[in-house]
Amino acid sequence: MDLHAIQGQRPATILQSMMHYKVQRYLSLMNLPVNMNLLELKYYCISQSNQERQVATTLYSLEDTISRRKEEIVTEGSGKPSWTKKLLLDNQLLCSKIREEAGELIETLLENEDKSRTASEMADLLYHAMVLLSVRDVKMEEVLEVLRRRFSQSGVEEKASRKKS
Ligand SMILES: N=c1c2ncn([C@@H]3O[C@H](COP(=O)(O)OP(=O)(O)OP(=O)(O)O)[C@@H](O)[C@H]3O)c2ncn1[C@@H]1O[C@H](COP(=O)(O)O)[C@@H](O)[C@H]1O
Repeated sequence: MDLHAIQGQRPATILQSMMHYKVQRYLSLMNLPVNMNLLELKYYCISQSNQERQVATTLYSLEDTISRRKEEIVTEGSGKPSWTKKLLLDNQLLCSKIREEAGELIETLLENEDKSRTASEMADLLYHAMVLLSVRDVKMEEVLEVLRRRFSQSGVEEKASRKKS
């Protein structure tokens, strides 16, 4: 902010300049267009938080379904057929499916397959990996927490710091 420019200005004008400066800084930090007006910014924030809520709801509902299947194994035995139960009961099968799904995801890149195939293979891998989390009693929130902690550090910096210690 140019301090010379505000010298001799009325407090209200200075406050307005400061607000404008803060909004511009926020927009540039968020990589948003600097000419975005406040109404557009408001709708952007609302749609972002809806999207975040949808991501969390999807992951947590799937986690919930998997843990219900785990409980069903105890309460109902084999009960009604379920792929999740099969995986929960057989570590070999689970590990081989995770490897297979990771391989299929990689193939979509190497073979330059349709984007929808990449999304579908990633969904398969994510689901199977989440069953492994359940077997290990690791909550999705613990994984997300690890990712959030890494936000402040680049992967290259993190690797370099590991080599020093
Ligand atoms: N998200 C999934 C999910 N993704 C994949 N799969 C199953 O994983 C299995 C293996 O997937 P593949 O694509 O490898 O199937 P495949 O038959 O080996 O096919 P190929 O690739 O070999 O041709 C299939 O039976 C899929 O249906 C899933 N099974 C279950 N879920 C979720 O878990 C919930 C509970 O499912 P059940 O435990 O089966 O009731 C479901 O409602 C879903 O929300």
